[in-house]
Order: sequence, then structure tokens, then C-alpha cells
Amino acid sequence: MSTNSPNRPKNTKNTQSARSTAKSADGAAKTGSGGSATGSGSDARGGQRPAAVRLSRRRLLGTASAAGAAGLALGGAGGAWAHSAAQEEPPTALSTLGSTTVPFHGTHQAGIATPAQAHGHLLAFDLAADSGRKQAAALLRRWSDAARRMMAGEPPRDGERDTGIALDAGPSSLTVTFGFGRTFFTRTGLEDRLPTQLAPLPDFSADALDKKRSDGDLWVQIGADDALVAFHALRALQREAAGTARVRWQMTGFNRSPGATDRPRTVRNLMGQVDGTNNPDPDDKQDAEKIFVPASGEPSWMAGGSYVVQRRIRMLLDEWDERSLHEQEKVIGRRKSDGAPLSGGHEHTDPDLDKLGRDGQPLIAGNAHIRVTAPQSNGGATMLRRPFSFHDGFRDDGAPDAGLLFLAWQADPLRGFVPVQRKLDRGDALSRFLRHEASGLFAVPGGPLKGEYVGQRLLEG
Ligand SMILES: C=CC1=C(C)c2cc3[nH]c(cc4nc(cc5[nH]c(cc1n2)c(C)c5CCC(=O)O)C(CCC(=O)O)=C4C)c(C)c3C=C
Ligand SMILES: [Fe+2]
Repeated sequence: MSTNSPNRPKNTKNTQSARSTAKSADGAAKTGSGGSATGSGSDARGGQRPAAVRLSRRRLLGTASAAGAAGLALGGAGGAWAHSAAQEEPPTALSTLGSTTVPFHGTHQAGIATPAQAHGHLLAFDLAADSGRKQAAALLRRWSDAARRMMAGEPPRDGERDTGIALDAGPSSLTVTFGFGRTFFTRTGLEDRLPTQLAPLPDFSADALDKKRSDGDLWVQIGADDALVAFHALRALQREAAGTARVRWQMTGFNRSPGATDRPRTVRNLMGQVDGTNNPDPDDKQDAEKIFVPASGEPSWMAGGSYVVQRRIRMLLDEWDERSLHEQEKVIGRRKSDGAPLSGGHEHTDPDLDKLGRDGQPLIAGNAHIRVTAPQSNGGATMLRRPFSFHDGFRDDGAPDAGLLFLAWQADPLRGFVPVQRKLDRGDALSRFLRHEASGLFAVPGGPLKGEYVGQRLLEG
């Protein structure tokens, strides 16, 4: 199994510092608001500081807020002073966090192989009763245009008043990813283009799914390293949809912020586990074939695309947090402190599922999560996991309504998520601490070429 993923630090490219040089969907590294990488010495794989970023005049002028923020940090009573100081100080360059862009165009849509951002919104839209193929195509064209512009740090529409939510911020690694649910094809008369891979997911015995928060005609994933940038994109896309499609459900998620750890590290989930270690590497040819539909794949409009399974998985955190460290580690099969497999080594050592302890028992238990989910336990089934954590307040019993917005990307869900979830459903040690509450499966087409909108090959091909 190769090692890079949107949320693992090996080679550092998929971690916090790695975000300073975002990796494009077509493999090109880009920094800076204009999308042009400048300077050298920035190879995020080497864990060095990123290259200097060439900033546009517009971007530089937009950074007075950095000085303002510094002023505010000097003392709450100094608000007025800080404000005027901010206006007088020459603006400084945005930090790499704000200035980093991810390209909109490419073989794959952005937001799949892109390092997972700190803030995310996932939402589904249903087409209005009087919206068909023509209206859907126009919407995808508007959405693509707005996404492309916002990902470059521009307002969503040229010459129109914007909400202003992201006015002072750079693009902050914003990505917007679009997908189609099964019902989209009936609503638009495109049944003959429905991929077989969009067959409904089987029922799993442990499911307690809320239909109102599941499925949908259109799916959108927004990710950014700044919360206002992410919300700005959400609001802009909702406004573009007015009259054509309505939000069916929306979920907000988060990951660790860039720069929060001393060095690049794989992200943790709300159970405290290092999560994302053993992901396939989208840059590895063999792994990529399991994540993306090949250029010659069927249906042809899905070339370069991927299928995403989304599950809202609530964690029973009160029960979990009562377990001893030893028990918790046994449940996963990895050490909690650093994610190393219990068979030994460090985080990126391949787990040895056959290794026995002094008591003659496997060091990685028979029902440990990493044993049950490993490709070798599931006929090679592979998926790229790129989740967001969520916390939606507290339930009536006082328990946190929190967990994982699990997102699994694969070229074919029947050879990725489905067999693994079937096995988990029969019971791994982790399942008793989880509740699957919402579900969706969406076809996410390949990335748009210059001048194209996302889904054009489906809607106009
Ligand atoms: C159907 C697929 C999976 C679901 C659902 C799932 C839920 C889930 N997982 C964790 C925490 C961890 N998972 C880890 C590894 C891991 N999980 C899956 C699949 C599903 N997980 C796979 C394929 C793997 C990799 C297995 C391997 O090859 O080793 C780990 C270990 C670290 C890692 O490799 O990422 C953790 C931790 C939670 C909390 C969760 C639901 C909320
Ligand atoms: Fe898992």
C-alpha cells in the first residue's frame, strides 16, 4: 500500500504545512493568489518552508486586515487605534494559508486529491419541480463559473454586488466539488446515462438513516482553510441555485487547522485517533485507478471522475471516552499516541496482521478496525477516505451530537465502500461506538477543461 493521502503526513504533502503548496488535481503544485508558483525551496515534501508567493496587487491591497488583526491583539481597548493604524500601515503579504489556491481545471475535480481543509460544507440540492435538463445545465454552468472565480480569490460574479463575507481573505485553498445523485437522472430525463455504479447502496443492519438528510439530486462539497471563505462559497452557490434547486440538507465539518501542530501530522478524529494513515495515494498510478474512473471508463462522461459515499456517523463519545487507553487501542489496532500499528514500528509501518504476542494471540485483534477494513481482508477493496469531523451541539440526553462526515472516494463503490461496510456491519470492535445516521452516493464527474463547466459532458454530450 502506498502512502500519501489527503490527510496523511508522509512526505508531508498532505498535511498542514503541505497545504501551503496545494497540489492541483492534475498534479501541478500551485501557490499564490494568481495561481502561479514562484520561487523554490518550497517542496512541501521536504517539509521546508514554502516558496515566496507572488501576490497580486489586488491581493496585497486586501491584506490590511492582517495589520488590523495585529492591532486588535494589542488590546481590546485599542479598537479605534488599531483601526486607524491598520489603515496607515502598508499591507503585508497574506500568509500562505490565505493565499494558497487550488486550480479549478484539471483531469479530476478539486477536493478529492486535495489535502483536506480545515472547514467543510457538504450539501445536497433537489431540482425544483419545473426544472429539467436545460435548467440543470444552466445551473451547473453558473455554479462552475462562480466556483472557478472564488477558487481564484475573485468574487463569484463579475460586476455584481457580492455578499462581502470573504472580502478581506485570500482563496485559502477553497475547493468546490460537484456531484450527481441517482434521482438527478430521472428528474432530467437522462436515465440512459445513469451509471450502474449509482445503484442504491444495500441496506446495512446497523443503519438508522434519516432520509431527509440522505441522498439528493445534486451534491456539493466545499472545503477551505478559512471558515468565512467556506461560508461565502456556500452562500454564493445557494444564491445561484435560487429558482432552479433547493437545499435538501447541509452539514458542516472541520479538520485540524494548518499550523496547529509542531510539524506535519496526520489529522485526528473526535475519538482522538490518528485517522487517515493507510489511505491510497492519488499520485500513485495503481492507487489512482482505484479512486478515479479511467479515461476509457464507462460511462464516458465519468472519465476522470469518482464516486463518493457520504455517511454521517455519530460517535458515542461518552461510552468511548470511558474505555481505557488499552481498550481503545485494541479497538482500532493502532496506538493512540502516534497511530503506530500494535504489531510494531511507527505510524507508516505496514501492520503485520499475523504477528502474535507473548500470549499467542494476534497483536492486532481479530475484530480490530484496521484488520476488518484492510484491503487484504476484503479482496483488495480500496477507497480514499477524506472526511470532516462534525459537532452539531448536544442531544437531549446530554451526549455530544458529534462524529465523522465520512467521505469515501472510489472508481466503483461496489469494489470500495460496499464490501468493507458489509464486513463492518457484521461487527468490528469500533461499530458499537458508532451510529450511521445519513447516507448518500454521488457520481462526481471529471474536472472541467478550460471553458467547460462541470458535468457538461453529461448534460450536453
Ligand atoms: C466502510 C468503510 C469505513 C468506515 C465506515 C469507517 C469508519 C470509521 N473509521 C474510523 C477510524 C479509523 N479508520 C481507520 C482505518 C480504516 N478505515 C477504513 C474504512 C472505514 N472506516 C479503512 C479502509 C481503513 C484503512 C485500513 C487499512 O488498510 O489499514 C483508522 C486507522 C488509521 C488509518 O489508516 O486511517 C482509524 C483510526 C472512524 C472513527 C470511523 C467512523 C466514525
Ligand atoms: Fe475506518
